Order: sequence, then C-alpha cells, then structure tokens
Amino acid sequence: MYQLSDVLMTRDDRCILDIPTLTIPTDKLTVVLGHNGSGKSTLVSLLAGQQAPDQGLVTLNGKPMAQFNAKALAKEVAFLPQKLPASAGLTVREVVRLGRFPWRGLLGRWSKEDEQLVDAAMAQTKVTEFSHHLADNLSGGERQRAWVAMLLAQQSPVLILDEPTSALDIQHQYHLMALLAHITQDAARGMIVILHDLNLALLYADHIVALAKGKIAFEGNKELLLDEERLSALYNTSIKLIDHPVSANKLAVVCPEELAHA
Ligand SMILES: Nc1ncnc2c1ncn2[C@@H]1O[C@H](COP(=O)(O)OP(=O)(O)OP(=O)(O)O)[C@@H](O)[C@H]1O
Repeated sequence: MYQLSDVLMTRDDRCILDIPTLTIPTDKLTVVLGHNGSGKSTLVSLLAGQQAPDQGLVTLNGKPMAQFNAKALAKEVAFLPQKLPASAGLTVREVVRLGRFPWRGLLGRWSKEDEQLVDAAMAQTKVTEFSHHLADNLSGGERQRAWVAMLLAQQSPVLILDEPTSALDIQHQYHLMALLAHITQDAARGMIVILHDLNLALLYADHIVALAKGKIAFEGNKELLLDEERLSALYNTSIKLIDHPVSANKLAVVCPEELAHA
C-alpha cells in the first residue's frame, strides 16, 4: 500500500497539494477524481516516483519512494502519464516491448516469455492488428491503447494511469476499465486511475480518492460516490444519481441550473 504523510507541493508560491495523511491500497482499483487543477496528476506523479514531494513522505509497502532505483521501481510500478511519451520510429510491438525492459536479462535479448507477454498485452488492449504499424501513425485512441499494452506487459504489481480513457471511444473506454477491473481481481494487481467520467468510476472503482484544490475531499470505498450532495460539491455543479437500466449500479447525471430553465 501507499502511505503519504505531511505531503506538501508548492509551485509559483501556490500550494498545489496538501495531504496530511493518505493511504491508498495496492490490491484494489482506485479511481482518483477531482476538478481540473485539483492536483490529481501531481498526486499520481508522486506515487509513480516521477517527482519527490517538496515536504513529507511517500512510501510504497513501507519503503520511501526515494529509496527505489529506477529499475527496481519499474518492477513495482508501471506509469502511464497523461501526455503519452514520444514513440519516434517505433512500431506498436516495439512500444509494448518497452514494458519488458526492467526484466531483460544480462545479454539484452528478449526471451520467449517477453514475446508472449507482449502478444498477450496487445491482444488485451486490441492493438494486435497494428503490431507492425508505426505508433506515431495510429489514431489518438489506438496509440493510447498501445501504451496501455506497454504498461500491462511490464507486469508490475501496481499500475498508475493518468486519464487512460481520454482519447478512447465509448466502447473502448468501457472495455479498458473492465479489463483493468478484471486484472485487479484476477491477478491481485493494484490500479490507480485518474478519470473524469463519474460513471466509469461508479461502475468500476473499488476505492475512491477525490481531490479539491489540492486537498483530499473524500477518500474511501465506492459507496462514498453515491451521495448527490458530495458529488455536486466536488464538481461545483448539480449532479443527480439514477438507477442504471441493466445493472444494480447507479449513474451520475449532470443537471446544471440552466438546463432546468431551457
Ligand atoms: N510545474 C508546475 N508549475 C506551476 N504550476 C503547476 C505545475 N505543475 C502543476 N501545477 C499547477 O498545479 C495544479 C494541479 O495540477 P495537476 O496537473 O496536478 O491537476 P489535475 O487535477 O491533474 O488537472 P487536470 O484534471 O486538468 O488534468 C494546477 O493548478 C497546475 O496549474
């Protein structure tokens, strides 16, 4: 599990993250929610070891993040940033193979297991048909799926994804979240996923961390989301919950004031 204590991040004389204490499980699917600029990417960048807090401590399974070297960390945590990395000249297969780098043997050769894991990851995110295409030539959503495959191939116990559904069509958004939920349960891996879509969170999250203005607004199991007042306050707009037509879940419907008068 991750533990944060007395974490402070300041940029341009402004406090952008202020978390006195927070525990995030690494055996559940945790969704990080919050308005634009609430600090979600800053928070997950600390969890991924991309940067250190200005003050305070972040530990993974009791070990301070600063004590992991890059290779050891890559074996524990796979990270997909909001802005996809450049993939100049790489085919989709080569992009996905990047996930196997932390595990590559001394001779620097790819093992049969590496290739099998690459194949499986591409199949899971449905990019096998693009295997030999240049990643740069893919559509935005196809490229996002290729990078998610890279993360899956990395086989780390924790995956952190910053808005992995932002470029995906509706079908692929739900397919990806179902896949992440399935992997969490089936392979006992932990997912930490930033989402803007409340309905994806309502359907697939186990655990919620919600940020507002750099502070924790609420944190705990998914049932916390089933509260119209709390959700409306988080996004500063009226949100109603209705029954999902074909499951026992709830759906969030945004009902801004002006709609009532339209
Ligand atoms: N390097 C930086 N320099 C100055 N301000 C920064 C820096 N990094 C982040 N910020 C500011 O910190 C705040 C939080 O940024 P962050 O990217 O974590 O928000 P977010 O919740 O992920 O937003 P979004 O939903 O728009 O992606 C924002 O107001 C942002 O402008």
